[in-house]
Amino acid sequence: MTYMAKPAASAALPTVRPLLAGRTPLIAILQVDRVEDALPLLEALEESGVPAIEVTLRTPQALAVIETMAKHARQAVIGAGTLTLPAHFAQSRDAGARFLVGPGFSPALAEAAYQTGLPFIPGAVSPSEILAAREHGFHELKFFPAELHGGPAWLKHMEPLFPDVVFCPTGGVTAANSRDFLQLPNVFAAGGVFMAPRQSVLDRDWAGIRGLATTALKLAAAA
Ligand SMILES: O=C(O)C(=O)C[C@H](O)[C@H](O)COP(=O)(O)O
Repeated sequence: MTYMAKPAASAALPTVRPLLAGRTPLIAILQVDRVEDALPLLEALEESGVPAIEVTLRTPQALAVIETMAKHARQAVIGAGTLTLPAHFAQSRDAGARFLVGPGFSPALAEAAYQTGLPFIPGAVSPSEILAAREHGFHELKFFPAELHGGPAWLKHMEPLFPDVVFCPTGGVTAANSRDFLQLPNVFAAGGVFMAPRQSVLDRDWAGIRGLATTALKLAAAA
């Protein structure tokens, strides 16, 4: 039988769950346009108790932002998001990211992920996509955009079919609905821009971001 699968020689990659252990598992997803915002933003999110920060590779400054945050983070784990090209993997690792996230899955991305040795969460929104990712050794998947693809109801349908797969929904997750996701047994984390919206970062509204993140974590912890 010759199907493309996890290269036999590769050891299983580490997973993201241990990085979140004991914390309320919300991931702040960021789009940062200025490197000089990295430190005050990190400080606001860490003070709020955010356990993980995903800096999306959507701005030219993203890798420099990851580098700055990764050097200074004390309580939050810094990862990279929007990985859609194999080259993004080594770039993110070299910048100091400790976990990697992508909106989708492909065998080429899987191979690049194995070469970094870092946890990678690829995206899936259908049983076939879950199968493809799982066949390559990925059991922590991103469910994106969660709101558009059925939200908690979709996750409930997947659970009996894939008891060995857990999800991080993003895309339409908010402070108000995060607990609907986090209560599900096949959800290990939830993420979104709601704790640090791009405009708040552009406005350097660190107090506002601190407030949003603190409230979000409080609501999520009630899950
Ligand atoms: O960049 C990626 O790889 C993504 O998949 C995008 C993020 O997960 C969403 O931007 C989060 O969704 P919102 O919080 O509704 O904006």
